[in-house]
Amino acid sequence: KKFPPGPTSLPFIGNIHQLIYYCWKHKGVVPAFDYFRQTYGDVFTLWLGPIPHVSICDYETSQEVFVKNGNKYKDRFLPPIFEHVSENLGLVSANGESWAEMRRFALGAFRTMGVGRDLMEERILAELDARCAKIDADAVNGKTIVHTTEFFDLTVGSVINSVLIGKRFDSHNKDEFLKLKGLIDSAADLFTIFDLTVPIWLLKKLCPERYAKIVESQVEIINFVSREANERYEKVKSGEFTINSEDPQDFVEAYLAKMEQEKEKGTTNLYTMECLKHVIGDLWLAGQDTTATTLVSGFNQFVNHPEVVKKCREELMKLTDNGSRPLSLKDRAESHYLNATIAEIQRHASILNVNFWRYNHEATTIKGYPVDSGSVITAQLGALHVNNDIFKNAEKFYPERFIEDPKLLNQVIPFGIGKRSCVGENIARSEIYLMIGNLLLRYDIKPFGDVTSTEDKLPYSAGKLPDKTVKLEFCKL
Ligand code: HEM
Repeated sequence: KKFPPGPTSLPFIGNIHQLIYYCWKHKGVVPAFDYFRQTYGDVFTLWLGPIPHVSICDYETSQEVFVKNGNKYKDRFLPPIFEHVSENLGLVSANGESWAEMRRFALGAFRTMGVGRDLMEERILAELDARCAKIDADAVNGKTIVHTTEFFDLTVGSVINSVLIGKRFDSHNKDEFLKLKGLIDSAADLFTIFDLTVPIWLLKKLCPERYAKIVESQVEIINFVSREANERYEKVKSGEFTINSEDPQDFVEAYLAKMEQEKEKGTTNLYTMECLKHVIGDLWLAGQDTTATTLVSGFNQFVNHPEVVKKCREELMKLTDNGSRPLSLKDRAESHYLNATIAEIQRHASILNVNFWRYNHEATTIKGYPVDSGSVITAQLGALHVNNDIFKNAEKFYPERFIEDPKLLNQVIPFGIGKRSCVGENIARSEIYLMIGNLLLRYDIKPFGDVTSTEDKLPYSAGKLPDKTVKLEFCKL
């Protein structure tokens, strides 16, 4: 079998032992991948047991493979348990026609609902105003102690919920959000690497209770997130709710309109309530924690880098006439330093230590190396973002790197690249820009208690975790 270079592998276990050793030696998955990159080049192979796993750690090759030849790498390689629960429905854990149709639909629905434009901006700013009103109401001598994870979890959760089902979370229904967040967190705690790799028949046979618990927790989350969609569907059927297909107010309305159209045309049977449940579940799960985590990481960086906050604020004050109006998405073209700061936040936050895998169905060549079919392949985003050949002194938090070389901005790809890149990129970019910019215009941010760490708290896992215990002092400007 022909693959790009990598460490010599052993029968059955492949390179798993070296992966564990270098993770231990370099104190994390991303530094271990970075070590393999430095030793074997930007494209290298690790055998995970019988599966050859090709990692790409530079932007040019990722672009060549996943964008120019994107059609070859559309299929996601999924852990068996995900495939089993999703039944190939939804966005994250689906492949083929159903995935392609739902992805096209989701992107179109977001566009119709004004994502990236004024309508989305209004939604985000209204949410931020409501949250800031609470901060201001709680202030003592102009200062409020804010637990940033709770703040951003709820703010982002509220925006995504309002986009999907038209309902934000406030003091009346905050418990619903907490219940959902609790379900998601405890489901995530349940998973081990064993559950993610073992075939379903074996999991059922060896640990039937564990299997039942995992499936139950996933189904409970999807049912909880989608229960309002079902209620709406019932109201449509009973005539209590009329769908506005020209100007849908939320994702569910857009979907139900599409369902009706498809039914009338008799063209596809892909638009079902079961599929909607999975699509909403995926959008919720993929959209809430990712964005909130990025914002928490950003504010952890801010309290360690007051000089960056100062420069951002100077730029924001100029752009908004001394803060006399909120920062708008229209300001993006002029807010060079804030844009650079956000790129640096996302490069450091780079929320996936190990990116999702794609199937390589046919033999091909990548960066001059032959690659046989049957491998899994990925743009290894975490390792790409710490690649010192691209980002000099990569460990340093230094937004100026993007001012000195604006082309570097293109090389930060926290949302992935190609046909399976993030569906919510525009929503997330709008949220991050408006929330960071407008909070810096409204408040001076100071540390409260211990010095805030910017380290990854789970360096050996697939996802990054910033210090989520941080409390900060928000002082009204
Ligand atoms: C800062 C925030 C976010 C980050 C860093 C992020 C990152 C990512 C990444 C790296 C992927 C996988 C790309 C790949 O397989 O190569 C992904 C996929 C996905 N994201 Fe996001 N995401 C964010 C926010 C969101 C939001 C707000 C939504 C929904 C509204 C969302 C929905 C999705 C979905 C549905 C997929 C699967 C797409 C597919 O398989 O076709 N994400 N995201």
